Formats: sequence, C-alpha cells, structure tokens
Amino acid sequence: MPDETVDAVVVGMGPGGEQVAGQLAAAGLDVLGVDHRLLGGECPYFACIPTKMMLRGSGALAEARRVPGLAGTSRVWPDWTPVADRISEEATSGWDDRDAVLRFEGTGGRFLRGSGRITAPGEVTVTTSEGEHVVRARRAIVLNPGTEPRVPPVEGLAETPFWTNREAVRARRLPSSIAVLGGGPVGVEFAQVLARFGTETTVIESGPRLLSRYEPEAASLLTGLFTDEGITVRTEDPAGRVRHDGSRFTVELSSGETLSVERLLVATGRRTDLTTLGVGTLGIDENAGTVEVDGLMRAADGVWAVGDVTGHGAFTHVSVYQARIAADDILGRDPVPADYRASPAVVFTDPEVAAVGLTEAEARERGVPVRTGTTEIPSSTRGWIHGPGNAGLIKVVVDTERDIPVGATVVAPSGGEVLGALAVAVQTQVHVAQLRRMILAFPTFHRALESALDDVDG
Ligand SMILES: Cc1cc2nc3c(=O)[nH]c(=O)nc-3n(C[C@H](O)[C@H](O)[C@H](O)COP(=O)(O)OP(=O)(O)OC[C@H]3O[C@@H](n4cnc5c(N)ncnc54)[C@H](O)[C@@H]3O)c2cc1C
Ligand SMILES: NC(=O)c1ccc[n+]([C@@H]2O[C@H](COP(=O)([O-])OP(=O)(O)OC[C@H]3O[C@@H](n4cnc5c(N)ncnc54)[C@H](O)[C@@H]3O)[C@@H](O)[C@H]2O)c1
Repeated sequence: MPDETVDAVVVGMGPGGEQVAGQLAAAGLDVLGVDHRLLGGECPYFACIPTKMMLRGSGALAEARRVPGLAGTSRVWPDWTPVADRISEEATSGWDDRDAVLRFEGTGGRFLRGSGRITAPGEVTVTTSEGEHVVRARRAIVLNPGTEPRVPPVEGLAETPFWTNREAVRARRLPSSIAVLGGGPVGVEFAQVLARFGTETTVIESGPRLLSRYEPEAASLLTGLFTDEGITVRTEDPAGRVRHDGSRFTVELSSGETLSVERLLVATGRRTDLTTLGVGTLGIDENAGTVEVDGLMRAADGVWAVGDVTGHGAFTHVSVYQARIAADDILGRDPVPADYRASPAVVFTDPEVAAVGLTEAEARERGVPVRTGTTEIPSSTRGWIHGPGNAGLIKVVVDTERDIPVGATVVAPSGGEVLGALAVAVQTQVHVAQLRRMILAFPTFHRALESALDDVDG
C-alpha cells in the first residue's frame, strides 16, 4: 500500500525538475518534488551561478589590468574574499535551499528531501532520513536526476582529497598552484579564474585540444590566450598516477613528467547512475548513460525525463526548455516537440566562446554541402576600438544547397550575447542572402558577421 497518492512525482529538482514541478503545481495538480540534495540542483549551488560569479571577478581583474594604454595606469591586488562572499551569501545562502523550497511551495507543490527510486510502474519509493515513503503517481513521474562529476580511473586518484566543481565553488582561499584535469567547459572556466587570481595553473587534457566539442579555431585561439596569461596547457598527456602526501599532490603524466601542486581539480566530464533510479523496472536500460526520450520527453508510459540525463546537452537552458515541453504534454496543452537545431552553448571565459547549431565537422559528417566563412574580431571596427582584450573570431557554417546558416561560433567579448542573432538565424533558417542585406549597427561586435559572410564566398 502506498503511503500517499499524488498526481505527479518529480524525482530530482534541478532546473528542469523545478520548472516542471512548479508548472504542474501552478496548474492545480497535486505535485511532490523529491531531491536528496538541494532544491534547484547543480546549477545554482555548484555550477552555473557560482562559476559565473567567479568569472565576473576574474574578468574585472583582467579589465583593470588593461587600463594602461587605454585610460591611465593601474595596479591590481586580487582578493578572493568578495568572490567567496558573493557565492556563499548572495548566490547560495550558505548552500541552503530554504528560499527555493518556499518558492516551490508557493506554487502549491510539496517538497520531500530524500532519494527517489521507481519501484513499480507508477510508484516511487523515497528514502528519507526517517525511512521509506511510498508514493503512487496518478498521472506522471518526471525524472530529473542530473549528473555527478566523473572521476577517471587514474591510479591513486580516488585516494586523494581532489576537488570537483562542488568543492571548488566553496573555496574560501585559493591555492598557490593547481592542476586541472580536463579541458572542457568546466576545466577552462575554472582555470582562467584561478590563474587570474594568482594561482599557478596547469590544464591537463587527455585529448588533442581544449573544448573538443567546439570549432578547432575557437579552441586554438583560447589555448593561445591561456598560454599568454601564464596558464600551462598540456594536451595528449594524461595523468598516469596521482598521489597526495598530506599537503601536496604529485601528478605523474604519461610523458613521464611530474607536477607538484597544492590542489587538483577533476573536471573530466559527468556521469549518470540509472541503477539507483530504478528505471530498469520500466524496461529502460540501466547501464546506458542516458534516458532516451521522444520529442515530448516521454521515456516510458507515464514517465517523462528532462535535463542532462537525456543527453541532449548538459545546459540549464536545455533542461528548462525540455521541462516546459514535458509540462505541456502532461497537462495536455498541445506541446510542440523539442527541436535542438539551434541549441546554444556558451563557455564564459574571457573572451566568451559561444556556439549554436553544427560545427563544420558535424555538418560534413552529416553530409551537408558546406562552406564556411570566418573573420577575426580585431579586424572589425569595434574590435579595433576595443583594443586590449579584443581577441576573437566569428565562424559561420553555411549549407550551400539551402543557402542557410546551420551553425556558428563566436569568440568575442560578450560572445554569448553576439551569438543571439545567429541562433535566431539558424533556428528560423534565414537565407544568407537576407542576412547579408541586414543593417547591423555600427560599430558593434555583431557587425563583424558581415565580414564572416563575405568570407563564405572567398
Ligand atoms: C561547473 C559547472 C558549470 C556549469 N555552468 C553552466 C552554465 O554556465 N550554463 C549552463 O547552461 N549550464 C552550465 N552547467 C551545466 C548545468 O549545471 C546543468 O546542465 C544544469 O544543472 C541542469 O541539470 P539538470 O536539470 O539535469 O539537473 P541538476 O542540476 O543536475 O540537478 C539534479 C538534481 O537531482 C537530484 N537527484 C539525483 N538523483 C536523485 C534521486 N534518485 N532522488 C532525488 N534526487 C535526486 C540531485 O541531488 C540534483 O539536485 C555547468 C555545470 C558545471 C558542472
Ligand atoms: N558555460 C557552460 O554552459 C558550461 C560550463 C561548464 C560546464 N557545462 C556543461 O557541463 C558539462 C560537463 O563539462 P566538463 O567540462 O566537465 O565535461 P566535458 O565532457 O565537456 O569535458 C571533459 C574534458 O575532460 C577530458 N578528459 C577526460 N578524461 C580525462 C583524463 N583522465 N585526464 C585529462 N582529461 C580528461 C575530455 O577529453 C574532455 O575534454 C558540459 O557538457 C557542459 O555542457 C556548461
């Protein structure tokens, strides 16, 4: 016998879970939201928000260092305290989700702190500090479990006190030196922050380049800038063994070189654990890395899944987008199936690395007849005016048969904002001829798009 019956149970209250649960509750459904950690998930407490506060701080330092030659003289004494204070006080309220719980309850939902597991079709068992609570869902079970940091099987690593993003965002004091394992978005964002605050930083990437999912031109530009800032970037030289002697880490690289650092940050991707969710009960493969969903986020009869676990891009905006579709479907409100053609991604380094749609390589793999156009930001009027800190590029990937952009990358100051126009163009399939006829404000960064489009013919 269940302990209670509700309309919907949401297991995992990350950005997507919170969205779908809030929407269902606001529509009058009896909704139980379940999370064993903090209501809001990774993004507000351990990921997007705190790291962007860090990058705001490191960006301010970089701008202050650019004053000579532009506006006088400057000398900068970095201090981590305001960043750590903003994260603990403004962003996370001391990693306390009381306000988020109240906000959710304000929509009419109820929150239960515990670990949810599907134990039968339409049934979730929640393990709380007080024991097991069995809930039947009349209408929907929504899964939004997110991901955990993936720790690679490097000899000795598991026995050391390494950091993941979860420890790094809580740091009150920065180390004098750090090795960052992994050169994806997490690794490069943290690396730039730490280096700009004075930490001697080495990025160890097992693959051939940083930001492997982005255009190689973007990755190579960022690598050059990192090197100029004093960050050591080691590619294709993974860690073979890690030790900790009580105060320092020793990282032995495959090349035979050894690093001695005060801290080690593991940023080597994310993992899901479907076995603990009990999805096998529904015939879903528990050993798969993702829960497969259709365009309406349906994973099985009466079960929806949203967010990172679906494998459509580990981004808050994707999770929330999917959650809105799932909520519409559950409420019978004519949902429009998901369309990821113009799903954007922004790495918030300085300059920002922003991308939408397909990279050139992805387009070619799909057999799209492709031409590309590229322009350098410093050669645009705005880039030239901007001066120091103007490194960047715009690359567009055009389907020549349909004469539409199918992808674009912007590396620029505020590159994520510049990307907005290109995301609209990719989504709505604006013809290149029409894009060329646009009046782009002078002198903006996005006006450099004209030169990128001119280059498509070149
Ligand atoms: C360092 C870092 C920086 C990032 N920066 C950005 C950024 O700038 N922009 C961006 O768009 N994305 C960013 N991301 C990605 C972003 O954090 C995720 O895509 C986002 O949190 C959405 O995840 P989600 O909705 O799948 O769930 P999550 O946020 O992962 O939340 C899932 C929740 O489910 C809970 N849970 C799991 N299993 C159970 C269970 N069985 N029972 C109960 N509860 C459970 C967890 O405790 C967690 O609270 C970043 C990620 C990292 C690591
Ligand atoms: N600004 C943003 O939107 C933002 C920021 C951070 C993270 N995220 C999201 O979070 C997800 C996770 O990011 P991530 O950077 O942790 O993962 P990732 O999978 O994107 O990158 C991990 C990197 O680590 C490397 N790697 C793997 N094993 C290694 C090893 N043993 N030694 C050295 N390098 C190794 C991989 O080659 C890869 O380049 C991303 O997919 C992204 O969507 C988004």
